[in-house]
Amino acid sequence: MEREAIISLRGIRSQFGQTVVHDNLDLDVWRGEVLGVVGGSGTGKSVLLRTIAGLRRPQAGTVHMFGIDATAANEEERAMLDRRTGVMFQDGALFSSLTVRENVEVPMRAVDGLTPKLRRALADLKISMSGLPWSAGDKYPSELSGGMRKRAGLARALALDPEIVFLDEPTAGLDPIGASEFDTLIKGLSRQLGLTVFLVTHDLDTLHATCDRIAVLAEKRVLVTGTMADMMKVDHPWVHEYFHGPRARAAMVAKDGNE
Ligand SMILES: Nc1ncnc2c1ncn2[C@@H]1O[C@H](COP(=O)(O)OP(=O)(O)OP(=O)(O)O)[C@@H](O)[C@H]1O
Repeated sequence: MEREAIISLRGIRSQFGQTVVHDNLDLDVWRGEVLGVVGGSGTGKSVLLRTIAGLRRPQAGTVHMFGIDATAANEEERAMLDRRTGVMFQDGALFSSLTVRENVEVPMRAVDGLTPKLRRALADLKISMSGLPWSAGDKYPSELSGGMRKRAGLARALALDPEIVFLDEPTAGLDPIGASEFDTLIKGLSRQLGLTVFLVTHDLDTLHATCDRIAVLAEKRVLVTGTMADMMKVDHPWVHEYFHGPRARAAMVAKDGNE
């Protein structure tokens, strides 16, 4: 079957003052895949996520999403791209003065013709899909555990039935059981909804459990992409250490134990 590049980056340059974070970076993300982005601290994983999600403009290069040049999009096209994508930030980035349900309803307010009753019902559905109990809808973020806040952030990212979701370190700060449950949730949502998932992570267990493909950021670009098996054969020092180090071995043992 022909692969469709739902996201296509060419020649991306990201710069803050004199600091060049990305230089001539290319990447394709295939429709329906879970792509895990890894790299050393400060290699620009979050900046890349923000660039693709339209939250910052690259200094050079193009971002195509759904075949549209997002870097040249007019207001109408940008709104359409925003509707077809969802973003979940590390801490959930929820509004503290709103309940979980109200947070999930925020993106829906931009959609004409949704009555408050319908918004509420849709928000409850997303809350439930994200593995939260019904009762969580009436709670404020401060009343939730870190793991529940992440799920609430995911529910909000799913609010408009996106085709792509961006997840920034979804399992950071979760205990191993919570992290593993979140991995299962992401994989399940991707498979059931045909979602494309772009996730930034340091978590080797997440790479094993959820990702179809991995992209490694190093030397200001995407150094290599491929499956976990492909990564094991890469000779670059950082990539080798990351995928063969003691943590990698532990993650591999955990994965084999679960199969
Ligand atoms: N708004 C900003 N202003 C100035 N520099 C920034 C800004 N955002 C990011 N940077 C710089 O860009 C580089 C990449 O940051 P980014 O957060 O994308 O790294 P990362 O790979 O996600 O790191 P980590 O794994 O530690 O989260 C860093 O050197 C950071 O200081």
